[in-house]
Amino acid sequence: MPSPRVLILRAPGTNCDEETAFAFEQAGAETERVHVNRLIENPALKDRYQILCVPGGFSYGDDIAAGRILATRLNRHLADMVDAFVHGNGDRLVLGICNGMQVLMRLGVLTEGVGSGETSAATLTWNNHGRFEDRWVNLVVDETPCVFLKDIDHMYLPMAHAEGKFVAADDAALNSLKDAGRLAIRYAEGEKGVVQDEVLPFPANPNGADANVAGVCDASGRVFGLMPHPERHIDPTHHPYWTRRKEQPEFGDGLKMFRNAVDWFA
Ligand SMILES: NC(=O)CC[C@H](N)C(=O)O
Repeated sequence: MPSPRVLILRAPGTNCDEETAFAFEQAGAETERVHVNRLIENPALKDRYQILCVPGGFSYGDDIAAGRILATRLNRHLADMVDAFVHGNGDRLVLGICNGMQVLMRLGVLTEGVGSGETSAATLTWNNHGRFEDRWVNLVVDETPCVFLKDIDHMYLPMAHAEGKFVAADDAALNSLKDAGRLAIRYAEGEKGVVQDEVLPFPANPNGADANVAGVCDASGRVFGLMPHPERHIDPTHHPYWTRRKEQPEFGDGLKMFRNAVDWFA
C-alpha cells in the first residue's frame, strides 16, 4: 500500500505546518504544505490527497474570531473540496489541530447532524481566564469511533490557545455528541485521569470547556479536531521531564495519532 498523501493547508498566520508535516512523515505519510490561495486557483489539486490537515497557528491574525476567516474562505471558495474530504466516498480523513479545530468547528463539520441546524450545536470561545495559555495538559480518550485515537487511552500534550473553550448550545446537544462518542478526548486530572463530565477546576481543565472537552469527531470518526498539539510530542525528548526519566518510551504520545491515520489506509 503506498503512503497516504497529506494536504497540510496553509494560510497567512499558520505557524505549525512544518512540525505537523514532520509528524505525518515520521508516521510514514507523504506531505505537501499548500497555501489556501493555490487551492482556490486550482481546486483540482485536492484530488492528489487522502488526508486534509488544518494545522495550528493564527490564521488571518485570529481576526473576528480564531479560525473564522479561513473557514469562511473555505466555505465560499472550496466547499466542494471540504465536502470531498468530509463526505465523498467516506475514504478520506480530516484532522484539525488547534487553529485547525477552530476552523473545522466554524465549518460545522465536527458537530454535523446534531441540533436543529439553525444554530451550531457547539462552539469554541475564549478561555475562562481570558488569556492565551501555553503548557502541558493530561488528556483521556473516551469510548469513540475516532480513527485517530484508536488504541490510545491517555496522552500528555502541549496546549497553546486563547479561544479553546468548548461550549455546547445546550444539554441536548452535549448529550447527543457524548452518546455517539464524539466528545472523543477530554482534559483530565493527573496522568491516569478518567473521563469526567463535571467541569474540572483549573488547571486540569485549562479553559473551562463543557464536559472537559478537548477534541470532537464527526459521526464516522474520520473527521477529528483537537485543541492540544500532538505534533509537539512525537519524540520522547519533547517531554518536559525526559531527562529525569530512568527509561524512555520509544515515541512521544502524539505520534500514535499520526500512525493511526496512516494505518487506516493499509
Ligand atoms: N496554537 C494555535 O493554533 C493557536 C490557536 C488560536 N490562534 C488561539 O489562540 O486560540
